[in-house]
Amino acid sequence: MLRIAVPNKGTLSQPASQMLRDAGYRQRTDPKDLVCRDEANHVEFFYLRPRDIATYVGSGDLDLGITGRDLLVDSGVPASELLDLNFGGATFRWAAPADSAITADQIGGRRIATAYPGVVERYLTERDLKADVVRLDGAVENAVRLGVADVIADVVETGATLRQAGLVTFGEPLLRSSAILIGRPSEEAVGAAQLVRRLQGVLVARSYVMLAYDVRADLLDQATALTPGFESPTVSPLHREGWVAVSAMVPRADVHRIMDELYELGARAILVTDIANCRL
Ligand SMILES: Nc1ncnc2c1ncn2[C@@H]1O[C@H](COP(=O)(O)OP(=O)(O)OP(=O)(O)O)[C@@H](O)[C@H]1O
Ligand SMILES: O=P(O)(O)OC[C@H]1O[C@H](OP(=O)(O)OP(=O)(O)O)[C@H](O)[C@@H]1O
Ligand SMILES: [Mg+2]
Repeated sequence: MLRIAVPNKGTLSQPASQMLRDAGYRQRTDPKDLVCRDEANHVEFFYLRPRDIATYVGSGDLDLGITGRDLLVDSGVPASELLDLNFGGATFRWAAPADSAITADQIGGRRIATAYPGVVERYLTERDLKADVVRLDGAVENAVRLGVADVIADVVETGATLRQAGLVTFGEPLLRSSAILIGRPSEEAVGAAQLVRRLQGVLVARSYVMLAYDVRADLLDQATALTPGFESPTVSPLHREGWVAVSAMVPRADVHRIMDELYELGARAILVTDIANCRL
């Protein structure tokens, strides 16, 4: 049985389980359950704190896990990123009081509060800087106000928490994070390839739609330039002389612009359909 770690609580928990459900796996129905066996797929899911997931995968006690890239980097364990799952996006950034005027090249020698000391130490080591890293568990935004640090380094999603604490970001993000699937480097667990393929299918189904339309055959080249598809668009003859039907996958984010442009060109009966799942 493949043993997979899934976040039990926090920002990543619900979307991680939803993605696994969309990929055809059984997930717990009671949020208090800590294990869920999916006999049909020969997989067992363990619900753990996202911060601990890298530890279990790094030690080889679990085969695969879903966690945040920032948490993997912070842990420093020998596990590697197998797939970006495209949710739980956030940046990891420096922040200081709005009136402090500190810049990223003045970080050396400061007191830095963070719940991610591994990420901060990596940044400092890469630049040969020394600083006093104050490790906190959370609510790091309070650290400057309470006098234990000069700056903080923390997860920023909307920026609302920083604003409320009177802090502003400075410098480039230390890293850009999102939820990722992790595994042991150079050691493919049995069944891991199928899980990766299934998750890739979900990712594609979420970011593409099927677009179908009718167009005059003499406009086909211009129309298919707008909808080149993944491999190549499907073109079928229509009963009506001189017209063809086209279907192609298009990026969900572009579909309204592409429909407008197709309509302008003379295409009609333009239909959009969601893709439930796929293997490409
Ligand atoms: N708005 C957000 N707040 C916190 N973490 C976020 C956010 N958006 C994405 N993440 C990611 O979620 C992971 C943190 O997970 P964690 O379970 O600690 O979440 P949490 O919401 O901070 O939970 P808790 O506060 O209960 O510990 C990190 O990988 C982080 O980058
Ligand atoms: O940019 P935002 O959208 O405001 O989100 C980022 C904030 O959310 C998280 O805190 P959380 O609520 O998890 O509390 P914690 O600090 O106790 O973990 C994170 O640590 C930041 O403080
Ligand atoms: Mg948190």
